[in-house]
Amino acid sequence: MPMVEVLNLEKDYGKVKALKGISFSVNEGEIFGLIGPNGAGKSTTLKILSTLLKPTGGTARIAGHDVVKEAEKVRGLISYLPEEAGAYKNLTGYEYLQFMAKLYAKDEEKAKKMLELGVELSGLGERLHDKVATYSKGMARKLLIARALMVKPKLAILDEPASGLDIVNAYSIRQMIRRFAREEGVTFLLSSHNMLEVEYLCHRVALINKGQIVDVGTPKELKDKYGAENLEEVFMTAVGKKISEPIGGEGA
Ligand SMILES: Nc1ncnc2c1ncn2[C@@H]1O[C@H](COP(=O)(O)OP(=O)(O)OP(=O)(O)O)[C@@H](O)[C@H]1O
Repeated sequence: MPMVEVLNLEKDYGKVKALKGISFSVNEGEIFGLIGPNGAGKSTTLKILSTLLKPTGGTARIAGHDVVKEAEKVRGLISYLPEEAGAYKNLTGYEYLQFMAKLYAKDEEKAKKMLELGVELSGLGERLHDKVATYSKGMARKLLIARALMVKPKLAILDEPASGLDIVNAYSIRQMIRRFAREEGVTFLLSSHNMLEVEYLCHRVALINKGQIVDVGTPKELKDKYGAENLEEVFMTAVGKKISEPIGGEGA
């Protein structure tokens, strides 16, 4: 059974058709990237899979559970990092992780272990004892990624995980994602518009444009298929061939 199964998923925001019937699946243990330009429908897809938004058509399942009909069950399996995530700014980073560990863990011992892992993953050292309000964008991002991973979800849904991070921090986040996929068996579904980064990180990718999946495959398969040197070239060729309108979301 796939970890994620999306079938003919549609989402209309009033007149805007953000998703026009997309289908893809993600296998257990896979790092899967949803890539596409601004407004393509990436965040909408991830929000539906995280049970925060209801689709207007089609279905989506996580480990066999319907994201609408079995939303509670799905929430117990996933961790979701939104694109624009605010932490509790008046807490210190440490207090924030502690609060979340207590919320998620079943007992004190597990909460302690979770917190230790969160502290390590954040890489924030002494700054963890400063208020979140004083953090840079990148530091806040690292704190939130640590929070998402310390609970060791079955599926981590990360919207633009490296957004706002410098190359050193983006690199360490990618290493962390790989390590969690390999050692903890966590499945990752992430979005990015940084195609080169995704190429380096993901086992398979889906190219999304204007609410439609243009192609799916391993970076190598796609590069071979389009005779391209990198995913950026793949994307431009795939989109140019299949869609004659300008690249981007509805109205872009
Ligand atoms: N709450 C909303 N109300 C109306 N339209 C929306 C809403 N949220 C998203 N949209 C529209 O849906 C389309 C897809 O948006 P979405 O945020 O899913 O794209 P994205 O691929 O995540 O883009 P980005 O890379 O810029 O974050 C866009 O045309 C956007 O304007």
